[in-house]
Amino acid sequence: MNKRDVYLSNMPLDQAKVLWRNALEERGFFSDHTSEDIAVDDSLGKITAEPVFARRSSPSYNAAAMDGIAVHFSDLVGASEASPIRLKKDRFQPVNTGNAIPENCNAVVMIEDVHYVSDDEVELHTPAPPWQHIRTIGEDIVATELILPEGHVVRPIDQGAMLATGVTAIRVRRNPKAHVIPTGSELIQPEEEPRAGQIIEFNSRILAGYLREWGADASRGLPVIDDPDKLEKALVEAAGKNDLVVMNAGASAGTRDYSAKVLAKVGEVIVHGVAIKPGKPVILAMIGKTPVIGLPGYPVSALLTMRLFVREMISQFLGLGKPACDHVSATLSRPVHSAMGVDQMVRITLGRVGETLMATPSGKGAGAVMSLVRADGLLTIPSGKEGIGAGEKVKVELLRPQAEVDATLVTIGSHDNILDLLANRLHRMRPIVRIASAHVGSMGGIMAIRREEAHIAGTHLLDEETGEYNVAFIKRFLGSIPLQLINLCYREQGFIVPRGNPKKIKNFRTIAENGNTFINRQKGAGTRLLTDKILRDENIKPQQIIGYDHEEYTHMNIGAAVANGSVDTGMGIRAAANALGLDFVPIAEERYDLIVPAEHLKDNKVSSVLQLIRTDESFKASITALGGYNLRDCGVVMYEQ
Ligand SMILES: Nc1nc2c(c(=O)[nH]1)N[C@H]1C(S)=C(S)[C@@H](COP(=O)(O)OP(=O)(O)OC[C@H]3O[C@@H](n4cnc5c(N)ncnc54)[C@H](O)[C@@H]3O)O[C@H]1N2
Ligand code: MOO
Repeated sequence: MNKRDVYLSNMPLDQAKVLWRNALEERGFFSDHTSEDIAVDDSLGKITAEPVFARRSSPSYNAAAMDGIAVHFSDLVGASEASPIRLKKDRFQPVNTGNAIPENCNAVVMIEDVHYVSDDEVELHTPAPPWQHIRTIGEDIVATELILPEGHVVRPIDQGAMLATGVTAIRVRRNPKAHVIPTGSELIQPEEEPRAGQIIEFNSRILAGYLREWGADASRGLPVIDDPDKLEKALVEAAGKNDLVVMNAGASAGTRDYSAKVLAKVGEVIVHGVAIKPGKPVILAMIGKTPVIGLPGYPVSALLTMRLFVREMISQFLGLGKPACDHVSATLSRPVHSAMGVDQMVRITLGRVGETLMATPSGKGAGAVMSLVRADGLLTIPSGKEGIGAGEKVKVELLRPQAEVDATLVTIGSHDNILDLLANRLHRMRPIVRIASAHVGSMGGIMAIRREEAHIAGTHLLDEETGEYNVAFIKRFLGSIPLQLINLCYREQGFIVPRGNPKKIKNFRTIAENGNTFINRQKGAGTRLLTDKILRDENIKPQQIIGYDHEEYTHMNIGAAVANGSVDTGMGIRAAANALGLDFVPIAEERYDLIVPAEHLKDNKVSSVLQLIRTDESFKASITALGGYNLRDCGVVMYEQ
């Protein structure tokens, strides 16, 4: 096979959808499927293929609805406190709830209203209307009545209704059988230890999971290596046994990307390459009557593309029409750019701060699984637009329930490992509440408070003139906003170094002199300010530090760069070094505070956080265990305006 003549088109999404739909219709994908008979006991979540009618009435006999006595209503006409009526044994019969009503009775009097004069005689003080406290035949369902229409998703209550009327088996639509084939010679199983160039195979799990959620009976195959013959064999076999096949990776134009070629050999490629981002290299193909979707390898691309092309296929196979999705209107917090001519799907986190629902892009990389773990929704920028500006209203497709979105506490600013612990504790304390945090550095947090985008901002900015933390910056940038500055912790800042400090890093002077490689924090980060202050104090120029311009956004990312050996050191907090099993050379203690606008102090999510940091001793113990923290002022208001 010629290696590099893969042709990738750039077909507009609408056109690709039409071609795909036509191909599916031509091959009877939506109409040829069979149904199956199953026990009602096994029918939960299945879709009825035919209407279900009651076999028997329910109740099937006239039944007492209360404990008491069965009577004939005409015997009690005129009964009152003043002129009670007495009935002898032959005119009443004791009944319990559910008992059949005896012949010639037509009302029940509750036991509470029955006065026994003797074992054989009762006295009654009120009349009984006909059929009082009797569940008559068919009160609930009459035989032959429609219980469920065709195309109905069976719920537990529906199962009860069917069984109540003697229906024990029903005909349901068969779920489509879907098979996921992960491909790539670099793939290993999650239990294995990856070497450089090896990748843990997790996409098939994501894909099969969502296929099941959407209504397919999904199975997964073992990874197939990049060998056209092996791919061909796996594809043909899967296509023969399933209603649809999802193949993952090898979709684009690399030297070992064989998917499209193999599909063209054993079937027909309908579309290869769609003007969408992510997901451009997607392949829509047929092997005989079986649709095969070749998804790009990157997990985010794979899932979002599958949502776009496969979700609706399954829903329509099951006769359910287009899948329902909820949208909200939100305000975009920062501009998003998009290429003209491309439909772009943007992952969004949502947060209700005050009255406004803010939408913030949650990350970009097609390999960044966490960006989708964090995402609350998706924003599609249509192909005719070059982007959307900050402050514009956008329509966001929800990926989680709106109640959860509304209960999200938004923290933006400097990252500290305590925030992760806090998020976990808060969620445990109040399961509906989540913390969404964006780590954009201290200045980023201050600006987010100014733009009313965050409930809380974590900050540690040292003012060189006063030597005090945070207050000068608040006065300068947030002067007009009533707020409290609440201390979270003091923490040790220093050099994060590999175990044993092999390069004997002591201070910036030795780093400069020994030519050690350094990784910096981004401008506006409190740690960056501290770095720059120390360099000035020690009269060292940035150019003397190798890697000064190489920036990362969190302490943990600095730690990760040291841990994987790409740099000798970087500045960060001790907790980050500890978390990654690295060593630490302390150089300063700094104050880390939370800025909380006065209007959010009343918000119960915020007050839960304050209650946690002020009163929960076990929470404080878990912080101390991280190392490098001092909680002497934790929860104390350091400044107020
Ligand atoms: N010259 C071009 N290069 C690329 C193009 C292009 O149009 N021209 N498209 C880019 C785009 S967009 C994407 S998306 C990727 C998709 O490439 P492939 O579908 O060929 O995927 P692979 O290269 O085989 O894999 C990429 C990447 O995905 C991860 N992966 C794959 N399978 C799994 C799995 N089962 N579990 C977890 N992760 C998986 C892995 O990180 C791979 O490295 O191509 C661009 N290149
Ligand atoms: O557009 Mo590719 O599908 O993710 O990066």
